[in-house]
Amino acid sequence: MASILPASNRSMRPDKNTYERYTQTQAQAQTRKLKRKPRSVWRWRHSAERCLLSRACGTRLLKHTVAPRGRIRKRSVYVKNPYLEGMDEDILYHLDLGTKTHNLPAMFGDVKFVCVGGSPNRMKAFAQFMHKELRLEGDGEDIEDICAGTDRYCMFKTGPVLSVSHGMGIPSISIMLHELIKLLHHARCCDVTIIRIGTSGGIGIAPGSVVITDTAVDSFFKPRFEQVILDNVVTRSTELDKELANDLFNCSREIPNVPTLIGHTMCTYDFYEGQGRLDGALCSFSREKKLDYLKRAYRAGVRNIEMESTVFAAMCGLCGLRAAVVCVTLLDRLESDQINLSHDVLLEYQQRPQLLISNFIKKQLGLCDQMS
Ligand SMILES: O=P(O)(O)O[C@H]1O[C@H](CO)[C@@H](O)[C@H]1O
Ligand SMILES: O=c1cc[nH]c(=O)[nH]1
Repeated sequence: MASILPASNRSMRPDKNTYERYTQTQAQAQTRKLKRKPRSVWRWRHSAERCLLSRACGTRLLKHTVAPRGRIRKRSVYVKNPYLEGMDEDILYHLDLGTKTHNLPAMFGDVKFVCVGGSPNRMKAFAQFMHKELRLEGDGEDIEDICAGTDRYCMFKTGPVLSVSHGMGIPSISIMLHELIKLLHHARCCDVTIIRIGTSGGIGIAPGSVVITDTAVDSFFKPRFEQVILDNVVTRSTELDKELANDLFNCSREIPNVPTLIGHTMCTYDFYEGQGRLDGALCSFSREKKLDYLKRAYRAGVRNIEMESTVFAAMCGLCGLRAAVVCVTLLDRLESDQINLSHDVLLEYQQRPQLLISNFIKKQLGLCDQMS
């Protein structure tokens, strides 16, 4: 995997102030560009974190692509909505944030990694874990939920890493992504990598395996996301970043005792009948039909099933975010439908994608050698 550090820097001791200067100038420039002074400014308590991170990191945070003639080309977060430009204010209602009430560039301008997952507790635990892994100031136990004003989603920030919950299913993650992507856009973030860290049902693989998605497919095993817009069905591509998936897979080789593979992930609209389960309140098919369906899915390359990956891939792809889906499997659906893992095992399984992603982020930040 390519390091984000320039080759000449990799073996050197990090420059203490480079990242600090970089982020401060970036935040100042972004703040100046804000048209109006925000009414209330979120208490930005991350300057100390930035300091510590910069000490450990000492360089630019991300892997820029080099444009012809040696210019550095940054990858912006795009919104594809001509109406947004003309809006005086944008209220991100479900996140309890807004362009007039919050200084979004100052709060989020340095975000480089966004990790999302269904459960608020998991995303809080991930933020606390990243806090420790990045060796930021304090123990991270008192980390604040930036979206505490709403109980729809939660959001935590640790250095350049944002951890956000999205609830269950396509409609829930879709609403969160609309507002998150606008947030990254208003904050003028660039070169952002977004990763869904979730749980799933495996097909033909051992429970506890981690699946890195190469392609998200729908219930017909097709790489597409169909969205009803007005009264039309609009089909969008569910391509994910192949290079990122491979980088993550290479990173996983360094983590012992966690079987990890790359495969297709099937995204459904339901946990029970929609995933061929026989144990829902309704079941309209036989055991044989269920197994036939899951085996056909396996032959089509599907290795796990969850409920958000297609819309996640479609929206992130359209908006210029490098995106990946990394889910642990809780059971083998060819064997059973019920999830009967003990609390401890469930917790340990859920930590597997987190461990992989934290290693990946540390590598991207050039922190691994200095910290391990
Ligand atoms: O583990 P998370 O991220 O919640 O995702 C999976 O778990 C939920 C079902 O239990 C669905 O949302 C599915 O996609
Ligand atoms: O079987 C499973 C397990 C977790 N999440 C799902 O969507 N399905």
